[in-house]
Amino acid sequence: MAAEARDIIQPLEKRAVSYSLGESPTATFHSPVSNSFMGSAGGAGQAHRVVPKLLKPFNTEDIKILLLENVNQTGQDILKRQGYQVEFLKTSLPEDQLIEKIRDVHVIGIRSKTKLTDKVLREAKNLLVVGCFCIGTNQVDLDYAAKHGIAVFNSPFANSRSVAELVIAEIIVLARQLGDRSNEMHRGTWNKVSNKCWEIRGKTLGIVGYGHIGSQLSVLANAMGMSVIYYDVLSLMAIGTAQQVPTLDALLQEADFVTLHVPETPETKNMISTKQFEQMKTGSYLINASRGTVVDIPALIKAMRAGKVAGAALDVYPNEPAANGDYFTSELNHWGDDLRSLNNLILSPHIGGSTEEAQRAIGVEVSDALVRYINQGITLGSVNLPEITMRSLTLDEPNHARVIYIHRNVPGVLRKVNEILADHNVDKQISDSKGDVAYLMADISDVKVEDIKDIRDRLDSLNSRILTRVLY
Ligand SMILES: NC(=O)C1=CN([C@@H]2O[C@H](COP(=O)(O)OP(=O)(O)OC[C@H]3O[C@@H](n4cnc5c(N)ncnc54)[C@H](O)[C@@H]3O)[C@@H](O)[C@H]2O)C=CC1
Ligand SMILES: O=C(O)C(=O)COP(=O)(O)O
Repeated sequence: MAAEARDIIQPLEKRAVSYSLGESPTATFHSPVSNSFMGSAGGAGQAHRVVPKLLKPFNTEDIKILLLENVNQTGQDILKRQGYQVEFLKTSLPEDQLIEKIRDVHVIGIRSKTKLTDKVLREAKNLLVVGCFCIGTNQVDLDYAAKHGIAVFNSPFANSRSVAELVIAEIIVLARQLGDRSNEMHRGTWNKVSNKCWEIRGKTLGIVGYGHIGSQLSVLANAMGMSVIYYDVLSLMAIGTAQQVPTLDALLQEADFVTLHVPETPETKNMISTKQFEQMKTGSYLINASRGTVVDIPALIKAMRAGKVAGAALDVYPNEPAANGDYFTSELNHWGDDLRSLNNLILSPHIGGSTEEAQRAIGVEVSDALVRYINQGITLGSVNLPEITMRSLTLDEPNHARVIYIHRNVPGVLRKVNEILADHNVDKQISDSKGDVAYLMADISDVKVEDIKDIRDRLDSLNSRILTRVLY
């Protein structure tokens, strides 16, 4: 990937047009994250505040952003306020169209549907950064991205509560066969039954994956009188009266309701299959709002037909349609029609995180992270690069530049970089590594126009270079 193509800089003499938020004495921010990052004057929670004049490292109008999958308006607004060119699409794109579009952009914003594989990223010659406006990042080849200097950000917990609340609703709906009763009434049938309808009080909820969502759910389930057990690969602090169990089998044997909250990884693929259904109590329930690949769906259909599993709720599927209105059935998922014929099975279209609250919060959090990265090179919250943060450069600091050097994590790089920077005053320098990739950020002063190109060219000529950016 050509580093030059992504090295967006303006000559120093263009600084007059390079002011950022200081053009107006009062700028509006919605996020406390932004506020503290900008070193602003007001206290947290204030909508309007005076911010110091910041240097913008380039003409922000040059930055092209593609937002897919109906990213929330809050996120779009933050990006547009920076002056970036923002193209917004409601849906994801088929691979060929995605490849065509991604060639041109510096930033792409996606949700859980868009697959950024190595094949797609290879074409993304200008791409600086990916924003996943969701929790999961399994849809992005994070390793390929890091090794090619593309930062990836997500929103690690802004929709956790929404998912947990949906699961609580599903537990009660399954226990009372409410979906079936409602469907019958819609068809004009009155069918008043209590057979195999239960209270959830005193029942055991088994949570697989006790992270942000699993632990939030644990609190809610406890409050509703359920006992909670959980299984996780990590040893994690129990909340309330929950208890960790040592194996997945132990959880399956004891739980009345099993709910899955693990990420999509090679280890979690078909984590719940024939053997696991055999371990579950007869008449128990399964809920999957994690990723479609975690449950072996033909095995679930068998277990439900055999009466082993009394009900299930699925929010996620191995293949999900690209857009609202698309048909959900056999073409995408060959078992789609079988699923639809089962009783007490709730099917929802991947809406676990789809609430107004969650989508707004995600929009702000991810867009703020993108702005910080694009304008200042700050990687705080990145899921694939080392997390580096430094204060913002301001107009009170003329002849300063910020050097960002993403490089292979091999011995001797710092010595060579510092030889290149040696003619200038290095005000501050931070470097950190994550696996094979390292990220160095240095603020230097006494920089002249002609120095910038020289610094960049010399850094680019090092063998270790993945990507060089010089911001000023
Ligand atoms: N349906 C929806 O709309 C949404 C779905 N999700 C999905 O839910 C998943 C979980 O989300 P969070 O709780 O925020 O993630 P998290 O990262 O906070 O927690 C995941 C937990 O799973 C554990 N884990 C990982 N591999 C495991 C394994 N093989 N066996 C047992 N435990 C394992 C981890 O140690 C961690 O504690 C996300 O990765 C995403 O795929 C997230 C948000 C919305
Ligand atoms: O946050 C996640 O990981 C989710 O699964 C929600 O994805 P979505 O934003 O609805 O495509």
